[in-house]
Amino acid sequence: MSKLLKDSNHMCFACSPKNPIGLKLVFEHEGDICRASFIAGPEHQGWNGVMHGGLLTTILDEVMAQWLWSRELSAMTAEMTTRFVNPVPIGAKLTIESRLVANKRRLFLMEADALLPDGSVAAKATAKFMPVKV
Ligand SMILES: CCCCCCCCCCCCCC(=O)SCCNC(=O)CCNC(=O)[C@H](O)C(C)(C)COP(=O)(O)OP(=O)(O)OC[C@H]1O[C@@H](n2cnc3c(N)ncnc32)[C@H](O)[C@@H]1OP(=O)(O)O
Repeated sequence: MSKLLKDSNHMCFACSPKNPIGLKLVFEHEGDICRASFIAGPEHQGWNGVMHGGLLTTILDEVMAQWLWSRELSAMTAEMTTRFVNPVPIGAKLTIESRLVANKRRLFLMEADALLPDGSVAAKATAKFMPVKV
């Protein structure tokens, strides 16, 4: 087992339950999907009443990374694009889902969607992840 896996002081901003200012995301896996949910509070806004896009990108990134991590694939984000489709209101429950699109040589091509409570798309991301030794 890797040192990182055993590290109980892991302080990932997005997923560690120990990070006092972290997002404390929790993940579930269903078939080929990794899923998390998040409700932005007033401290997470950019424009008044709207979740900050950088934070939304962080969550999309994390849910893609966790898809790989849950399969014991340690990989870092090498490139990522986010399309912000609709604003995310503060207090709305977001569902974020990721999946693998392709594995080309050393690159894992991933995609993720952030969905609003009515099922409409708030944001879509694509990313390339590259394996790293941990
Ligand atoms: C206890 C609980 C623990 C929980 C843990 C939770 C874990 C999850 C946490 C999740 C946290 C959230 C996630 C985060 O926040 S991850 C943090 C953000 N990401 C990083 O910090 C990554 C920084 N970058 C690097 O470290 C390196 O550049 C990497 C590792 C990515 C590659 O450096 P490496 O030295 O390995 O490779 P290379 O540069 O020799 O290139 C090799 C080949 O690849 C090609 N290439 C490179 N880039 C790209 C690209 N973008 N598109 C297409 N191709 C690309 C390149 O041309 C070359 O091709 P060729 O010339 O061979 O043909």
